[in-house]
Amino acid sequence: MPKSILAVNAGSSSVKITFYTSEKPPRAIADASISGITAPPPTLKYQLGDKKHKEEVNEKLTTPQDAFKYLLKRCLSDPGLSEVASTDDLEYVCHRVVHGGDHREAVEINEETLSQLEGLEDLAPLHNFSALEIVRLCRKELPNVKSITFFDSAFHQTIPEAVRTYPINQKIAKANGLRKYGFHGISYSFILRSVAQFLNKPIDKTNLIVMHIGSGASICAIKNGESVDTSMGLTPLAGLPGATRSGSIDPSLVFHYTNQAGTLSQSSTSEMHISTAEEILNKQSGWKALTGTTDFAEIAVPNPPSKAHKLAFDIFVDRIQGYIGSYYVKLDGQVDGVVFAGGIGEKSSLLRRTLVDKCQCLGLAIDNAANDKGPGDEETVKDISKGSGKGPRVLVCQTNEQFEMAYHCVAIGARGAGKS
Ligand SMILES: Nc1ncnc2c1ncn2[C@@H]1O[C@H](COP(=O)(O)OP(=O)(O)O)[C@@H](O)[C@H]1O
Ligand SMILES: CC(=O)OP(=O)(O)O
Ligand SMILES: [Mg+2]
Repeated sequence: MPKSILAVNAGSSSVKITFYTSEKPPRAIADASISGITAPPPTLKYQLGDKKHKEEVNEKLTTPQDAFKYLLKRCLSDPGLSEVASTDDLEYVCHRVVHGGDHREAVEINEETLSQLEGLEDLAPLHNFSALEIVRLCRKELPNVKSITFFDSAFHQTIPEAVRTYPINQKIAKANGLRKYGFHGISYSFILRSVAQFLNKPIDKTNLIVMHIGSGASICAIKNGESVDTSMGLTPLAGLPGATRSGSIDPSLVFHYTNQAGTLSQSSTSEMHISTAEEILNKQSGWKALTGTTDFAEIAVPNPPSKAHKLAFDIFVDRIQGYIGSYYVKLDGQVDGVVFAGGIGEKSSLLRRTLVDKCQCLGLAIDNAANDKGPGDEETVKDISKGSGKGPRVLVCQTNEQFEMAYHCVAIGARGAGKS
């Protein structure tokens, strides 16, 4: 029997793993996730075939590494998962790594590539450290399984120089790799292919404004199938606010917030250095700071429980509206679709309706019944637009970063691993 592929997606609040066959396209065999790592108790979701299961986890899982170990043990001990009875049945583990520096393609992990990626850890300590911890764990515990890393930043390598360059001393910028990288690119790549197929357009003629909005949120302008701008920057902090992130603020603000901005924060370890400024803006801001919850489902409700919840919702709408306007102009008004994706984009009909109402001047219009219903389980892309069909289509896409990695992994496997 051909061996299977395991895809691992360590996000800011969750770890999702999916086992796939190595067919073209790959077929999901089992899917498991732990969410609520930042807001315990953690919740396990497990799906094998049609059987779905959800439970609270009693063990303490405070890091993505703990969550990954728990998930792997849990899946491999399930007698129902006959295709993957042990790690010997796996050929590849695909890892989502948020920051890939200048990498344009996926990379097979060996001593040399791992140490090169470790050199990037300081650029995105909050994201890359956990992902690389899982890579290191897999190398130790699954030595015969090849690890391939896929980068969120790779999709955005097409962003033009004037968009990716910060107006600072260019010698220092080049020496320290200080530029806009952009993230959520594995997701944007899945969404672009799925939406182009849905619209029956060649990818290289497809123009979209795509929102990937979950615990971390970003938006991307895609012109002729390539990213031309995105809201995140050097790190995933820039742009839209998120569950615990401020998004873009005046950079001077943090020095007025605390006089400890440059010191190492308490969550730093000997291997991972996080400044107090990064800690405040990445982990102690966003919805959590405004309302006390990191769950946008408690904020995006018709009658918000407090003024602070309403304010958090209005801030998010305002920032997204600003980007939609800006990207519409950057795309010369030639926009095939405005796409909602990510946990919030896929599930919050209220956010979608509010935003589309605010963007009416661009010709966006929504069908309320289709919007309220949202996409069905098996529906990757759903059209929720209404009207003459003159303005851009309004679409919801159920993104799937694990599938995207497995899809490319099958192609890499076919042409020989390591030649990516
Ligand atoms: N019905 C809902 N309405 C609004 N937001 C929701 C709803 N369900 C889930 N969410 C939001 O989606 C987030 C998870 O999105 P996801 O993209 O999976 O996150 P991650 O950044 O961890 O990958 C949750 O934290 C929650 O805020
Ligand atoms: C890049 C990023 O913010 O990822 P996530 O939304 O999964 O935390
Ligand atoms: Mg995510």
